[in-house]
Amino acid sequence: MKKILIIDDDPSICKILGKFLQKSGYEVVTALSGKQALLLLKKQSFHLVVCDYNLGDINGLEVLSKINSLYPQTIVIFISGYGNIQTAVDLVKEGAFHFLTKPLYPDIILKTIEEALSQKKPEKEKSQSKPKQQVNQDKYVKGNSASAKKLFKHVALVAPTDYSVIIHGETGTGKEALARLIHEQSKRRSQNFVAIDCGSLSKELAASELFGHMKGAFTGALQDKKGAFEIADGGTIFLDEIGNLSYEVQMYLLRTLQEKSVRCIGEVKEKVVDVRVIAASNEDLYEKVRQKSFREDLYHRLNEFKLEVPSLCERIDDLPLLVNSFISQAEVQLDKKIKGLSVQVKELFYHYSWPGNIRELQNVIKRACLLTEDGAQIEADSLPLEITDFSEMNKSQQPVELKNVILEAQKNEIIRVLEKVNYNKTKAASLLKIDRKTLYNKLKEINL
Ligand SMILES: Nc1ncnc2c1ncn2[C@@H]1O[C@H](COP(=O)(O)OP(=O)(O)OP(=O)(O)O)[C@@H](O)[C@H]1O
Repeated sequence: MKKILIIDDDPSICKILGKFLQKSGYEVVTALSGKQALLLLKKQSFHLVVCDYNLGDINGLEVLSKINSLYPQTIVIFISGYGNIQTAVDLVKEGAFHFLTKPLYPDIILKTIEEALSQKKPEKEKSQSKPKQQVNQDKYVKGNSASAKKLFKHVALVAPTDYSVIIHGETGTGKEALARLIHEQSKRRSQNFVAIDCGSLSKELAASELFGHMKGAFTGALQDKKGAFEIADGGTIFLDEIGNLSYEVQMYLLRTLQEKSVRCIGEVKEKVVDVRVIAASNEDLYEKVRQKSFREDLYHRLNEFKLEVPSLCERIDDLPLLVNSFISQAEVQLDKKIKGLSVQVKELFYHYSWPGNIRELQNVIKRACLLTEDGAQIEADSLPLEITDFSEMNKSQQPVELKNVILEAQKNEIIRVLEKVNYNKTKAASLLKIDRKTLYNKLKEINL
């Protein structure tokens, strides 16, 4: 019989849910506090734990990390009266199976438990741990093009230092992937790499995400939250689309970088942090400084070194390496063999403009591999229309040699006049204001 531990500081939930699960065929133990649960967990193991996130004494994340270290195979489902998406995301990242909001519906909780017990425990997301970084580096393509070589020469120089770096490049050129590579090549590699997408954070959320908050600091701050700077302590923080931060948050950020300490929202004390910052933008940050939407002092603080990531078209010589790498990845994911690109597809790839850069190439290959039969070659009919249409459009707009344009115009006019004068060459030459000999030469030149 599978053993379930229910942890909730509400006795009625423990009682009702416990009875229901017992009737459904499970052995149930209940705990009314986090501390009581930890004592129970020290003595016995459970197949599954249903845990209220807001326990009176310790918070759900602490319980989860304890379970993860004591019994990595135990599945944890969280329940909470507050449907906070960020909390749910954080818990799932830490390895929780699911996050259910109260009120609890018996059929839903039973279905979730059955589903959870029928599969293996989801692995804790390793985005900040070493194994994923190594996998990432395995798949990373440096390239041999002149622009890639120049970029990686600079990366090799700056990575081992503690310099702040600004990475500038079009969307999808691999700015975040490059920031991870810099972290992996630095002495901070065994510590956390924390990536924050400043472009998707609201003004209110940004400060709390970056610097953390204390319980009750503002409406909705239901528990203490560590900020990205604290999580990245000793490691690297990657601030993507930094140009989107509000002026006020830019000011906090500058202070954090200058003082090398962080103050949570609602906290009086500062905490010393040692974090390297890598910021990225696909806009020209200095232009934003000129337009007064980005603080000049912060810009100079971040700009200890700047890397320009080339667009895919600027490093088109790396296309075969990137394509091979993405095909290999798709082969593993789809469990099939792909025999590379047909000649036509290669042509199309070299002529396309790749506005979405490496990300677009990666997606195009993924899609094409899915559409291609096992053992076959990728053909043009498995490419998206924007690539095949782009080539058609370009063909019709191919520049024509100027002398041919002139010849074509002369040919048309000579034919028109000859038809008008019933192919009398003397009359035609006179109307065209050329002598007969010139007309004969022209007729020869235009194959008439
Ligand atoms: N050199 C590379 N080798 C292999 N894959 C790469 C490389 N560069 C980027 N990628 C892949 O391309 C995709 C886009 O990369 P990434 O997210 O780093 O781009 P970005 O410039 O940060 O994008 P955005 O501007 O939209 O934030 C990712 O899936 C990444 O793994």
